[in-house]
Amino acid sequence: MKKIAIIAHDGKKPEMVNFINRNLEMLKKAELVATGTTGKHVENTGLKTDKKLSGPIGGDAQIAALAAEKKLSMILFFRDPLGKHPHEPDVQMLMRICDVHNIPIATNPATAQLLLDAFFKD
Ligand SMILES: O=C(CO)COP(=O)(O)O
Repeated sequence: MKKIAIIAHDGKKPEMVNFINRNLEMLKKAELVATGTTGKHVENTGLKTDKKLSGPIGGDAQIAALAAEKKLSMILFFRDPLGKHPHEPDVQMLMRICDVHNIPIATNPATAQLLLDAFFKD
C-alpha cells in the first residue's frame, strides 16, 4: 500500500482540506501519516491518519526520518510561502532529505494533484 505524508502550514490548511475532499477516493486507498495539527484536519474529513508531532516541535523532522528510511511513497506539503515559520530549518531539512533519497514531494496543490493522479492512474 502507498504511504502518503500530508503536511500543511496553518495558512494553507483550508486549501489542504479542500484538496483532500476532492481526492477522498484516491486517498482512501493509501496509508496516511501527517504532522499533528494537519492530521487532526485530515481526520475531520473521515480519513484515518498516523499523527506525528506538530511541525514546529519536530513533526517535519519525523516525516523526514520516514522519507530517509524510504517508507514514504510521496509527501504532499501545502507550504505557505508568505508565512514565517520558527521551524524553517526543519522544513528545509525535509526538502533536502527528499532530494537526497529521491522521494516525490509536492509543495503546492497543483503539483500534489499531478502526483496523486500519476500514482493512482491504474
Ligand atoms: O508546521 C508544519 C509544517 O512545517 C505543520 O505542522 P502542523 O500540522 O502540526 O500544523
